[in-house]
Amino acid sequence: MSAQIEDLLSVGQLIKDKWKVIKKIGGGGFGEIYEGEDLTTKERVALKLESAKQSKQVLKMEVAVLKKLQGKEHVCAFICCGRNERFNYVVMSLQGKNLAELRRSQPKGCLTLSSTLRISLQILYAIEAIHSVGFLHRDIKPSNFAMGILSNTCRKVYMLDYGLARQYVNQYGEVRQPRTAAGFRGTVRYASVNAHKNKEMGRHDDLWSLFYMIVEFITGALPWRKIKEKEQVGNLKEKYDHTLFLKHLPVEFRAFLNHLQSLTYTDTPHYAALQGLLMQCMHRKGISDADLFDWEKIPTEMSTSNISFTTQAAVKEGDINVELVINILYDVNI
Ligand SMILES: Nc1ncnc2c1ncn2[C@@H]1O[C@H](COP(=O)(O)OP(=O)(O)OP(=O)(O)O)[C@@H](O)[C@H]1O
Repeated sequence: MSAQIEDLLSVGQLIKDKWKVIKKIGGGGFGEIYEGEDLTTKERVALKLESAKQSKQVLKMEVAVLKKLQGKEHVCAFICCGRNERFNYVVMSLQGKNLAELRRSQPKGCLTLSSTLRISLQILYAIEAIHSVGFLHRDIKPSNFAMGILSNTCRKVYMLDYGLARQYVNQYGEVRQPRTAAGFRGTVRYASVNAHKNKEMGRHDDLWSLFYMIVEFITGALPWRKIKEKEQVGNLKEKYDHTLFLKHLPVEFRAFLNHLQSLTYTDTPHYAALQGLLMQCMHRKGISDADLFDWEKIPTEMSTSNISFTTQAAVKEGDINVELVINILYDVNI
């Protein structure tokens, strides 16, 4: 039996006499997330905490990358950070529901092509932005993207969680030499074949994870959704004929997949070409930015009756953060 781990904060508690804890919104792999309120401005904020005792400290990386990304679109505003004897914390702008929750809330657990293309385009810009400041995200997955919460941000996608980020360039801006073996980082369901093989991850690996996200948004599931074991998922992905996905995707994704398959560690992805493919597809299908997102539509009678049990269950089990599991099992620093 595992001991009940106490929350680092409780509702009503103050941080730095400035931010009041409103409610807990998540207990992620490496910490806790709370909604808070700035007592002076009444602005709603997100408070992300990690225990000072935790063996794997990731908040330092989170703060470093978040600061580097300030001023870019699709990035939360950095407000403050600090530490005390119990925890490290970062205060940032609060966002809304993440894309994993939004997909699951849809009938059959799928998004329409219209919503998928428009959010994927924004995610591509976000990935390009983090790469442009010299970092890889290394945990691209639906729960690491959220829609804004304000009237002027609720149609914008925000990238979250830089705890597993890694600098891929040296001080001269050159791509670092790849290590011969690197530990697995990321989340099994969305990890690239490269990541499964413990190869040094590059910019293309973040894009592979986006590709898997797109397939899941459109079809509601990935072929390895029910497999828990990391090695087994890796083997299946390696053997899997990825062109089979193209049956479910618009023709533009042939070129998208071809480009991903052509990339190696050192290559700079052609972000503009990938963005152009998504835009071309939107244009061809008559999709407009003004269209409603799936979650903005008023639900019809049908909407909840068709959700398959297996899809819902699969969603839960796929979101395993391997690093967390390994940390719990062996208490090792990866
Ligand atoms: N700024 C924010 N505003 C609103 N919600 C947030 C914010 N940051 C994170 N969250 C929510 O908390 C969840 C976990 O956050 P995050 O991924 O940063 O933490 P984590 O500990 O690394 O979790 P995981 O291991 O699941 O990736 C997110 O999926 C998101 O729903």
